Amino acid sequence: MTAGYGRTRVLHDVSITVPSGRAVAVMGLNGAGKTTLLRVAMGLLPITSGSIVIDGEDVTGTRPSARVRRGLGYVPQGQLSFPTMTTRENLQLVAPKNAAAIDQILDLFPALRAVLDRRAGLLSGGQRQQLAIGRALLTKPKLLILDEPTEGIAPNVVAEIERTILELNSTGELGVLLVEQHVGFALRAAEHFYVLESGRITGSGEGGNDAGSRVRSMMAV
Ligand SMILES: Nc1ncnc2c1ncn2[C@@H]1O[C@H](COP(=O)(O)OP(=O)(O)OP(=O)(O)O)[C@@H](O)[C@H]1O
Repeated sequence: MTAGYGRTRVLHDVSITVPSGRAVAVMGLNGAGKTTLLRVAMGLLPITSGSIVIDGEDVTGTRPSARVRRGLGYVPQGQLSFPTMTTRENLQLVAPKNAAAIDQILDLFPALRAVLDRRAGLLSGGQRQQLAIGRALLTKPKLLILDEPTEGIAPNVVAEIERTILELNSTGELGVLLVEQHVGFALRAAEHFYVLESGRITGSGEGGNDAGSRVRSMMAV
């Protein structure tokens, strides 16, 4: 698949696969094209050649809303929620009149219970990230797509988010595709990784204890 902005090509013949229910990480430095890749997967940016396939069905050219219905849940970089709405309102917006589903999310991220009536814009980075992941989970995705979920978040909260995502992934019902610049979280979570450099896949491998050093040597950092 190839994609870019206007005449500028950003992704060159990139091909990645996330087997159903598995966790895959795409590692790359600043500007490698990670966010662009996820936007392409969600249908927020058209591709110029190639195809996007979900569960064997070609969804190239379909709108983001159709991909959400097909099972993609997207957590964009920067934990975007509606800042002037409360935590509760942000969750209700995705699952109106579904208190039970919202309760399940609050069980997954108990820290959100204490800030239900606080405006999202006033939450900490970690709480905002948990809210953003919670909102994506409320769409009942088969594949959760995360854009640098650890960026700007305190290490203890990163550990909590990691534990929750791994727990959900371990049921085999939720696949995970995440992009990261920092290797720790991504490689602990992922069974398979790709290295993206200047819009091209330059390496890939299985996760595992030594994956961090393998990725670092591939990324030359
Ligand atoms: N809206 C846009 N219009 C034009 N070029 C863009 C746009 N968004 C990103 N780019 C360019 O595309 C390339 C890849 O950017 P992208 O944000 O996908 O990288 P990234 O790997 O996610 O980086 P980061 O870690 O900084 O988020 C960069 O050269 C960037 O300048």
